[in-house]
Parts: sequence; C-alpha cells; structure tokens
Amino acid sequence: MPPKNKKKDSEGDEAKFMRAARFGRVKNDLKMGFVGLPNVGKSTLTNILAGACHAEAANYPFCTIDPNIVQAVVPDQKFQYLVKTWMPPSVVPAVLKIVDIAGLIRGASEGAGLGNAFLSHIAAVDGIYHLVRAFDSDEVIHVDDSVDPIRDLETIQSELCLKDKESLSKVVEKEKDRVRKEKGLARSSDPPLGEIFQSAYDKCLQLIESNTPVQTYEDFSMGEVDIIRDFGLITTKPQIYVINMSKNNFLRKGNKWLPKIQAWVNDHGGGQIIPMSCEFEQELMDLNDDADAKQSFIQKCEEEVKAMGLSGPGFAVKSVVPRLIRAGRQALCLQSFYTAGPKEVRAWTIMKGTLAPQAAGVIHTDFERGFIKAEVANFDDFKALHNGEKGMAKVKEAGKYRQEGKSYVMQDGDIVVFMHNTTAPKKK
Ligand SMILES: Nc1ncnc2c1ncn2[C@@H]1O[C@H](COP(=O)(O)OP(=O)(O)OP(=O)(O)O)[C@@H](O)[C@H]1O
Ligand SMILES: [Mg+2]
Repeated sequence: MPPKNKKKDSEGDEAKFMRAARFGRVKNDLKMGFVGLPNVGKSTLTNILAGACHAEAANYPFCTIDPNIVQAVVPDQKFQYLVKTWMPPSVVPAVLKIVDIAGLIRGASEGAGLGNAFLSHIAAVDGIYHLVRAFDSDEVIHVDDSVDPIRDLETIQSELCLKDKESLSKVVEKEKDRVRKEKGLARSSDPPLGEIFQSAYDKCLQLIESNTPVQTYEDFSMGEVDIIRDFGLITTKPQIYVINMSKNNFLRKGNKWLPKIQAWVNDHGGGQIIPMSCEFEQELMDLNDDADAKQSFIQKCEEEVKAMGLSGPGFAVKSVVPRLIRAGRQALCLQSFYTAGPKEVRAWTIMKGTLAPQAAGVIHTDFERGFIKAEVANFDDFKALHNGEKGMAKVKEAGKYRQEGKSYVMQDGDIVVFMHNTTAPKKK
C-alpha cells in the first residue's frame, strides 16, 4: 500500500463526504448498485428497498440477468413534516436509484460466469453496496458450496481489483502512446511519463495489488485525483459492506463472522459495514401496510430477544432499510432541498456543494438560465417558528427568511423558492 499521511482526525463529516465524492460524476442522478456473489440476497434486498417486487428473487444463481433498476423512497422526517403541514394534493419524495446487478463469480474479470457484462454494469453505477452472505441455509445454494464471508469478500474484491488492473494497464499504454507521439519517439521506446501521472498510477497500482479499493486511500493530491478520475476505475466508487445474516443472528446483533468481517474491512482500507437480515426484512415487508401486524411482529421479535437473555437499548428491534438508503445517499454525497406549497410538497436531490442556480436547474433548466435569486428558509427555523401556519410569514417576521444569490451553496434541508427571469436568452 502507498504510504499514508497522518490520520485526519479533525476532519468533519462534510469534508469526509467531499473526499468520498472526489472521483465521482458530478450529477444529481447517481445510482447505487448491488454487487456480490450469486444467491447472496441482492434481488431480495433490492425488492425490499424498493418496497415492491420489481426484481425477481429466486433461489437460483444468475436469476437476475439484466441489471434491474429500482427506486427507493428516501426516509426523511423533514419532508414528512412539510407534507403534514401543507397536506397538498401532490407529494413527491426523494428517491435513491438502486441497480440490482447479477452475481459475480471468481474469474468474472476474465469473463467467467456472466463475466465482463456484469463488470460493465458495475462501471455504470456510482456507488456499491457490496452484499455478503453470512446466513446458513441448506436450501440456498452457495456457488462455493459453503458459507464463508471472508473468502467471498476476497473473491469479489479481487475481481473488482483485477478489472481495475486491466484498466490501469490500458490507461498507461495509452499515455505512453500519447507521449511518444508528442515527442516524436519510436513505438519501441519507453518514454518517461509526467510526474503526477506516474505517482497517481503507482499509488493506484499498489492499492489494487493489495486488494484495497482506490476510494479508501486518503492521501492523493488534487492533481492525482484529477488524473485518476479519468482512469475509469471501479474501485474509486464508494463502497458499503452489507452483511446479510439470518433473522436470529440479526436479532442477537451479530454472529461469529462479524468481527472477522470488521477486521478484513479494516485491513482493506476500511469502510462502512451494515449488518442486516433479508429474512427479517422480508417477513416485515410481507405484512404490507398493516401497521398493527408490523407492530405485533416487532413485539414478537423483541420477546425472542429477551428469551435469548439479551436486553438493553442496543437490542431494540427495528428495520435497517432506512439506514441502508440513507447510507447509500450519503456515500453518493447527495442531499435534499424542498419546495413546499398548497399544490405540492417535493424533495429534490442535489449533490452536496451545489450552488443555488444549479439547484434551480434540477427543477427546470429555465430556472438555472434565468436565475435571479433564491428565497431560502432553513427547515429547523421553519419548524421552530411557523406555529402551525403554512406559509413563511412567521419565519420572515423573525428575520430568518433569506435572499441568496448565485454563489449560495445549498444546505441540506433548505426550503426554497427560486426567482427567475423567464425571458433569459438560451445558451448557444
Ligand atoms: N438472510 C437470509 N436468510 C435466508 N435466506 C435468505 C436470506 N437472504 C436471502 N435469502 C434467500 O436466498 C435466495 C437467493 O436470494 P436472491 O435471489 O435475492 O439472490 P441474488 O444475490 O439476487 O442471486 P443472483 O445473483 O443469482 O441473482 C432467495 O431464496 C432468498 O429468499
Ligand atoms: Mg438476483
């Protein structure tokens, strides 16, 4: 692994998010994708996240052949509050796009299984939920015949890294060709490459050869980041490790694999781990919208937890689905702003750091073109001040209704009205 600078302990969440976003596409329409071996629960979990059966889940390896995109509604209490306040006829929450990618197997980077097609599907998403099987079941076939999450993590990670190694070697050959051409050198020569290109390449290669995602490395210079962005590497995408356990293990908050998984992840650049259980989530989802049935299911689970001799706030039983969706959005550095009125309450998705005119452009390109100003109230101010009223009168009275210009950086949870000039000329 390349050397690291001192840990950035003082770094806040915001800076971490921006660092995570450094290699990504700057777009609001980003997608997470499920990656893992066949039969680990990707389609099941995709369905659960979508809250509907969009993808076919079956006990059969490769049952997902085409990537299947679903939209998961982002759980958002601020949005719900605005909906309750306005009670409008139209309600549009933010969604996270999630792609259910078919299972990868060992050798996929060289075309095994459904091979390279899957890897190109991974290349098309912006962040990865790396789903790992940690549940025992005689009924669910494992492609390698036994349950061993560490072996499986190695398998998937090395396929992604092997693919990146192949991309890197193409990139370096292309760069050498470019330099030869620029300097009029013979095809057989081995020209020196630019200093930053070389150091970016060397660092990436070292990381990839140690099976460590490039994304996890903190000490690239800005120049290196600019170059690496064009390398087209899969492991520059943010990755969340999702551990699919049995319902029983989920209720007791872990199994024998979890500490080993944590150690493995730490040894491979670190990353967020979310333990969950498709079995538990599926049972909960099957109760549809019957709130009473869901409540009694949770109570039954809590009794099971007590019967196991476990108690305390750490053993509360609740769905992990909201956490998974939020974590996906955070990994992609996405946030919401709201428009709220008598006709519609809507959450709009933007990347962190988006300026007001570009945020306006998410609503309509004309709004960006003719942007004049944004009238903004912070959600917390609105909630504290509006006193049951729908509009912003009380917020204005308190001097908390702001006029913001072109250089305003949108904040998570802004409630906005954009003022724009409809006659602004179109860009040529
Ligand atoms: N935690 C769990 N406990 C028990 N069974 C589970 C669990 N999670 C998933 N399963 C079962 O495993 C089987 C395979 O799941 P699924 O079809 O979602 O896998 P997949 O990863 O999408 O596979 P493929 O790559 O072949 O498409 C299903 O029968 C599902 O119900
Ligand atoms: Mg599937």
